Amino acid sequence: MIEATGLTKRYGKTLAVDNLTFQVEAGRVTGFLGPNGAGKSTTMRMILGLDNPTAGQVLIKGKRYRELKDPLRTVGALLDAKWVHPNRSARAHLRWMAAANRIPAHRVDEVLDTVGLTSVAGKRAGAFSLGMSQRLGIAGALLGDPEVLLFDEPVNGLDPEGILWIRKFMHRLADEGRTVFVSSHLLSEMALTASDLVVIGKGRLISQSSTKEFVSRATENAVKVRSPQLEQLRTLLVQAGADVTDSDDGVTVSGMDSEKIGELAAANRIALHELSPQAGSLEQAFMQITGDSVEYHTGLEAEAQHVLEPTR
Ligand SMILES: Nc1ncnc2c1ncn2[C@@H]1O[C@H](COP(=O)(O)OP(=O)(O)OP(=O)(O)O)[C@@H](O)[C@H]1O
Repeated sequence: MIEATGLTKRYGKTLAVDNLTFQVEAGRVTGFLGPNGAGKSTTMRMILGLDNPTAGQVLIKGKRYRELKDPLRTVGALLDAKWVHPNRSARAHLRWMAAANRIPAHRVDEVLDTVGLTSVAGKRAGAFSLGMSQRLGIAGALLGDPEVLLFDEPVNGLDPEGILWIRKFMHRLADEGRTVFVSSHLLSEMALTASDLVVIGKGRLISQSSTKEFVSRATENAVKVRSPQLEQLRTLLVQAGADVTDSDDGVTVSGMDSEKIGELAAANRIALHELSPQAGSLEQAFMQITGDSVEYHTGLEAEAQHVLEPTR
C-alpha cells in the first residue's frame, strides 16, 4: 500500500533519509520506529508530498502523492495536532477542511462522532487539551475516509487514557482494512500497538519484520550461570556456539537460552548453582540495536533512564 524504494533526503550536509526501502501493508498497524532525529518525520513528509526526495521514490497505492486524484480520499495524516486555528471551533475547523477538499459537510459530524468529540464540537479548538487536539487531528485525517493513514508520534505527551484510546483506535482502523503507518521512538509503545515494524536509525533501514520477531531479537537475553565445574561448562557452551563472558562469580552467556544451557549441563552431569536470565528492558535492547545510529545521545539517555525502571 505504501512502497518506498531507495528513498533519500539530503538537507545540505545532513543525510536525513538514506536509501530507505520498505513496504507498508493494508489491514494492519505498522510501526515506524527510530530514535529522535532518525528521519521519521522527513520520511512521512515525503510520503505526503510535502518534501521532495533527493533520490528514490515513495508510492501510495502505486502512485506518487501528487499524482493522486483526490489525495484526502486516499491518504489522511496527523503530523502536528496543534495545527488548527485557535479561535475556530472543532466543527468549523473540520468544515473548512471539508470545503477545501470537496468533501460533503455531513462527514464532519460523522468524524466528530467517530473520535468522540461531538459534545465539544462547538468549543474553541485553541482551548483543547493535547488529547482532544489529537482526536481533532485524527478526525481531520479521517474526513476523506482514506484507505491509508499516517500518524507521526500520536501518543507523545498523552496521558495513559489518551494513549489507550489512540492504540485501540489504530487497531480499529486496521481492522477496517486500512493501511495504518504510525511513528514512534518507543519500542515499548510500538510493541503494544503495531503488528509490523519498520525500524530506522540515522536515516537508514535497520530492519523490517513482524513486531514479534523484532522484539524477540531485541530481548535475546543474557543468562548468568554459576557452577563448581565452570571451566568444563564454558568449553561446552563455546563449542555449542554460545558467547561466554566472565562475570563476578560466574559467567554470562548470550546466544543460548536458559533451557538449553540447563539441558547441556544436565547431559554432561555438570552441577549448576545459578541459572538466571538477565532480562533487560525492551527499550534498553532497542537503544542497543539502534545505538550506533543515535544522533542526539543526551536527550535519549535521559529518557531511556526514565523508561528503564529495572524489569527484574
Ligand atoms: N527542513 C530541514 N532542514 C534541515 N535539516 C532537517 C530538516 N528537517 C529535518 N532535518 C534533519 O534531518 C534529520 C532527521 O529529522 P526528522 O525530523 O525526520 O527525524 P525524526 O526521526 O522524525 O525525529 P523527531 O522524532 O525528533 O522529529 C535530523 O538530523 C534533522 O535535524
